[in-house]
Amino acid sequence: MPLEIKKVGVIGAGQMGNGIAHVCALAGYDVALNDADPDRIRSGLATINGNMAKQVSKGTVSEDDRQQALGRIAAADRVEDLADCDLVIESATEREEVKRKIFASLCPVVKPEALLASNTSSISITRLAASTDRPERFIGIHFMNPVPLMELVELVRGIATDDDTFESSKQFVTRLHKTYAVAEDFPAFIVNRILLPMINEAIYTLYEGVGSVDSIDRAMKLGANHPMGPLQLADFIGLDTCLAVMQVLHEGLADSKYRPCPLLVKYVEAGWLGRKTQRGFYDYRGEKPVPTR
Ligand SMILES: CC(=O)CC(=O)SCCNC(=O)CCNC(=O)[C@H](O)C(C)(C)COP(=O)(O)OP(=O)(O)OC[C@H]1O[C@@H](n2cnc3c(N)ncnc32)[C@H](O)[C@@H]1OP(=O)(O)O
Ligand SMILES: NC(=O)C1=CN([C@@H]2O[C@H](COP(=O)(O)OP(=O)(O)OC[C@H]3O[C@@H](n4cnc5c(N)ncnc54)[C@H](OP(=O)(O)O)[C@@H]3O)[C@@H](O)[C@H]2O)C=CC1
Repeated sequence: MPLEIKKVGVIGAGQMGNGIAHVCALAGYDVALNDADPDRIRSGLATINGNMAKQVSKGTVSEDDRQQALGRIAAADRVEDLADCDLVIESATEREEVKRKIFASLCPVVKPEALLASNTSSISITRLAASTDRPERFIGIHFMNPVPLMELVELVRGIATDDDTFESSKQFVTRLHKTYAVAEDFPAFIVNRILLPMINEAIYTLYEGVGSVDSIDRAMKLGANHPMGPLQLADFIGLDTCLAVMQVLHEGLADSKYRPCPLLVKYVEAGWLGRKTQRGFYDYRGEKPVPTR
């Protein structure tokens, strides 16, 4: 029987984690938001508050629903505070060892029937599941950024994921008013298998001097009708995450066409990770974003 989900735990209160908590609370789930850094939980809660206020001012959410949703989200300073969750979605930094450590500390505290999920952009669900005590109740639930605005969620079954877990996850995504696409468990699944090589190619285009940041983004926005230029989108996703996904593709598929662009590596090494650090292919510290090349 599929599990009835009432309370959702979210680990990682960064841009994705706060978005996931946001849509879960609006859909009526109780939410516990955890992060390694308690200050991140507070800033995540403030971001959710602000993003819901935007929705109220646009008329897509009522003030009453906003207040109720905010009341459903609790800060979980310790992993132990997730003990009574029916589903825990891990959305921490895109590094396999970080995620494995999180699941190692989570498994002993959550009830045995609880479902575990990862919002990973690229890492093997089968491998993450195998590091837990319940591979059959483990699944990839991959949201898109920005979570409150994007309709798609990828569902990724690991080799051991059972039918009840898959069914519960489908019901969960549907209750969030999102649409799912089912992806097989191969590096970066569907969206990022296609999107990230395009972004990486845009960075090569910059690296080889074919165009400036401005020209590349303008070309793809106006020439291919993309809502954001690829470099603007890379900054939006986070250059650390973009590099991590390209590394998973490169290693997992052993094909040189996925080689991360050295310029992407350089930006990450500089700590210029995009919007979240105020600098990436654009500098966001002034009034308007200014290209950094
Ligand atoms: C890396 C991975 O693993 C997978 C991924 O997620 S890949 C990334 C996938 N995402 C994309 O490709 C996004 C591409 N960009 C877009 O689709 C669009 O630019 C967008 C949806 C982000 C914004 O669309 P837009 O038409 O430019 O709308 P825009 O007017 O900027 O924003 C709409 C409103 O939503 C608001 N908004 C933005 N983020 C928000 C959020 N998180 N919550 C609530 N509201 C939000 C904006 O503030 C704006 O409100 P105002 O009009 O009052 O300012
Ligand atoms: N950015 C995107 O567009 C998308 C990202 N994803 C995936 O979502 C996940 C999160 O990405 P995103 O939100 O962008 O990243 P962020 O960097 O915004 O957030 C990650 C958060 O996880 C925290 N964290 C790190 N280690 C731990 C830990 N051990 N326990 C709890 N929290 C921890 C980080 O804290 P600190 O900063 O202190 O290290 C940070 O607050 C990644 O797996 C990413 O691939 C999926 C879809 C889209």
